[in-house]
Amino acid sequence: MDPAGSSKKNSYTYEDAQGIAENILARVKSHPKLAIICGSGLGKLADMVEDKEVIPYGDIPGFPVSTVPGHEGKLVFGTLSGKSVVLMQGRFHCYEGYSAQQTTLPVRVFHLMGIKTLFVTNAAGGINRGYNVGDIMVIKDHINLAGFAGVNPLVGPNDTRYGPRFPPMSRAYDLDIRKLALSLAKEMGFGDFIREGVYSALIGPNFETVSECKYLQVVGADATGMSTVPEVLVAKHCGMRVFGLSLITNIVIDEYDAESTANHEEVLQTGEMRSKDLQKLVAAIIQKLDL
Ligand SMILES: O=P(O)(O)O[C@@H]1C[C@H](O)[C@@H](CO)O1
Ligand SMILES: Nc1nc2[nH]cnc2c(=O)[nH]1
Repeated sequence: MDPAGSSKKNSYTYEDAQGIAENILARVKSHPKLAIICGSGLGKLADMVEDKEVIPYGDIPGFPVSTVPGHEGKLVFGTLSGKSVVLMQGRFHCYEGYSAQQTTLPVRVFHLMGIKTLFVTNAAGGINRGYNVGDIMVIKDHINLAGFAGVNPLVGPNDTRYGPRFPPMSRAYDLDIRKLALSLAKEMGFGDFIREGVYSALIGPNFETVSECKYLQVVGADATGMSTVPEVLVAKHCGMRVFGLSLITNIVIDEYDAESTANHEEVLQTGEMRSKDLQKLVAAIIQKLDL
């Protein structure tokens, strides 16, 4: 099935994104400065939002739709820790058949809606041998493995109204928010399961082979997933402040003869298991943020 109901789209004009941003803003009372993208099974982050205004993706002309279990496909506007926010309950992935530009269209739309800070969350496999299922990893950096294979949303003509042709990507994940998150997590008693590490992204939809997991260990990844990096590239390109959390939903299989296998059900179950802690941590961080 063609996910978006039209052919795969590899580029959007500034005006396309502006039209979508205006359409969305015209339907809601709040005009937030912070957006949160919810990863697989992490849509419950929206439970803590008050005074909700909800727009299903299917009601937004030109917006992609979600096709993956655990991604509801709604924009949720409202108040969280006293601040105006918008959550994406469901993101888009290249493995669904979307181009990198389609998966990141919401980030440009957010920018044009006035969003200055982006929180990205994801479900990820633990690559670091010291990690456990249920750990929450503050993302300190990423490895864009899909980018090594040419999949990058910034490929194509550059519109300087968004940002420069060659954006820097060191310091992609805001240091102050990372420090804040780590110290709040410790204060909240999350010290045993809070981590800080490097997220790597492949395209998926298959989980990694054993040799791929060993490779990711060698190149310095602590966790691996199928999303987030394209969103962060686009957010940094247009000058947003970015913070990211990975929930370690499973530990990758790095033994050739292991009998267990990775599966999406375990990913969703771990999301459910840790959802309250994630909600509390995100709410505490937002409460302390200057937006
Ligand atoms: O959207 P995220 O990155 O949280 O989802 C991960 C990657 C796949 O979509 C899925 C695999 O279980 O979880
Ligand atoms: N690529 C990848 N994505 C995931 N998302 C959740 N778990 C995993 C995993 O083990 N590998």
